[in-house]
Amino acid sequence: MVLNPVISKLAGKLVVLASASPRRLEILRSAGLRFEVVPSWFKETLDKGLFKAPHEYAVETAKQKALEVARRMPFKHLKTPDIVIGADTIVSVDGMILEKPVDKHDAYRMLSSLSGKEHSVFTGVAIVLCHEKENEEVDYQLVDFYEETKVKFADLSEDMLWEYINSGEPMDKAGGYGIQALGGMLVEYVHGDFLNVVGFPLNHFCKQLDLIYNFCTSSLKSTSTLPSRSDNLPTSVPTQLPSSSQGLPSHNSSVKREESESSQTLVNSTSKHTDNRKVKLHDNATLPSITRRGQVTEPTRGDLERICELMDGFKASKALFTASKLCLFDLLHSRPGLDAAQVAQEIKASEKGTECLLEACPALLFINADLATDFLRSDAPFSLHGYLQHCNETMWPLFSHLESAVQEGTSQREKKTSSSSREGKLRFMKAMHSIAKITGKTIATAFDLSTYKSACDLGGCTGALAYEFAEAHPGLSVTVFDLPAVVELNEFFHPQHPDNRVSFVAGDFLKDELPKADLYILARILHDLPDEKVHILLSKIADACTAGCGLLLSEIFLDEDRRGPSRGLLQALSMSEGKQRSATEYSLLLKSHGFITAHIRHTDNLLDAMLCIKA
Ligand SMILES: C[S@@+](CC[C@H](N)C(=O)[O-])C[C@H]1O[C@@H](n2cnc3c(N)ncnc32)[C@H](O)[C@@H]1O
Repeated sequence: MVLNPVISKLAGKLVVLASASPRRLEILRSAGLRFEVVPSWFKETLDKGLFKAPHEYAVETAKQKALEVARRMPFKHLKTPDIVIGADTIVSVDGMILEKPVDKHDAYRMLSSLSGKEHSVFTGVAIVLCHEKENEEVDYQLVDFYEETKVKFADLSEDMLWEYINSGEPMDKAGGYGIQALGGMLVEYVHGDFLNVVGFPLNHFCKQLDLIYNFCTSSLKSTSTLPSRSDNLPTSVPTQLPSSSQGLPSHNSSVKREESESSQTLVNSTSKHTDNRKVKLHDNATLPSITRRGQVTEPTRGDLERICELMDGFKASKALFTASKLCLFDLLHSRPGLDAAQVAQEIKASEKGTECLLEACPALLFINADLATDFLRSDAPFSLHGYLQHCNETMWPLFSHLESAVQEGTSQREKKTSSSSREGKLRFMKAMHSIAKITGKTIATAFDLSTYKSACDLGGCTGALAYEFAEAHPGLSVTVFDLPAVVELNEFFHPQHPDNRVSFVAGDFLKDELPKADLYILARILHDLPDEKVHILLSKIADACTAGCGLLLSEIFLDEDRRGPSRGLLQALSMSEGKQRSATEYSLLLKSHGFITAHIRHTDNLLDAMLCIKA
């Protein structure tokens, strides 16, 4: 196997990873693979009892994840990937099923069952190759395989077990350990591919790519009718490519799911991180390369489609904003079946313009789909209407100055129309509210917060996040602290049955005394502030905290190599004073104010989160 030629075969192809696991991302990116991340919506509910061996279960889950994305993308993303990669990691021990620990005692039960014993880690991998046919049908070919690694835990003393449990690391991980972090200290030996235990068997994957692209593409299993979700039982697994996986032993032990896919733990970052960061930030070699290294070749249809999609992206955005502003989604939802002329009459627009909008706006292709119903209607529980209006009224003019902002390095915000009016404030609040409603529950439930009794959401805006925290944590009272002009408008956003554990206090978090709390929340605040204000705010929080107090940060965490996610990178273009950071950068920043990072959670729900503890 020669690695680079295999990876380079994928250059110019739309490769998609159907997983949000940051570790898988890291492993594949380090190998030089360029890909998009589209987390699978496949619900991992396969009946484990139906599988003869644990690896079959992992492979089937990986396959369903990859197929779900391959099936969804042409419709929801309006593009057909060339390759979709799915993966699923499971652990099998002594026929026991270990789930995610529900509390410290459960973690103790699991870890003590692993103590002094060998267990197997299996990763099932599925590679779906998609070929668009002339009649626009898609032909799918599937390759799957698995890798097994044996891991032996040392005999764990009670002290060691409890110290590890008290570090908090086991709590969000099935089986209760992460080999790439503190959990590595529990491991006596690893037989096999270490990266497989981390989450992705890179070596085996490259061998399979080599097989696919250099030897036996024609012998791949091919089907233009994708298996449906109900086809996911082992009996329906299609014949696989002859692969090296067939020589691997299978075990009849029970399985447990590795549920910590989207979480990682960073413990007490050391100066090593600081050094890495300096190198990273100043070393041009780490910047993404956009220069072609090989020979110029004919562009493929896929290449041109992707470039056109980018060129036309602004038209699609504006069409979506316009449709949203004209409340088209509300109308089409409440009165389905109207023709263009009737729609035009209802929205008081020209017939020709309405017809064009209905035909052209790619988003409108979804008018009958759940997507429009769930997110685009103005009265939907998770409506993005407020955010779309903010994009239209504020972000759109702001981005029209991008060229001069890049040339001059000046703030674009100075050039946008003022949003200091009441109307502008309400619009901004609606935008914040809509995102907070969508992401709030994920953030509120990202960590075990049962030890905290009072929280203060600094810059908590409409209180949308605070209500999610109150709902998720029955013992928690939450104070929303925001500027007076914002607090006085919060009545527009009260839920139907407001929880009286949520209260609002007006003030300036850079100047005024902060409300007392044992947990402070900073959601979407730091990225927008210049460094000096970040330090003022963090110093004030640190002063208000006693040892053990928590600081929960929620932001988009950039990938450590700053190559994604694109939402974070694009948002940075509109930020005049602040900056986007990776999880490690946030962690180091908070550490400089005495906060030790206990948990980091990368979510696939718009914002990520980090829980830090005051030392
Ligand atoms: C980007 S919004 C984030 C809102 C909310 N945390 C969320 O994630 O939905 C920033 C919030 O910080 C508030 N804010 C900005 N500067 C502030 C200050 N000096 N004191 C208090 N709040 C402030 C703004 O009014 C706004 O509500």
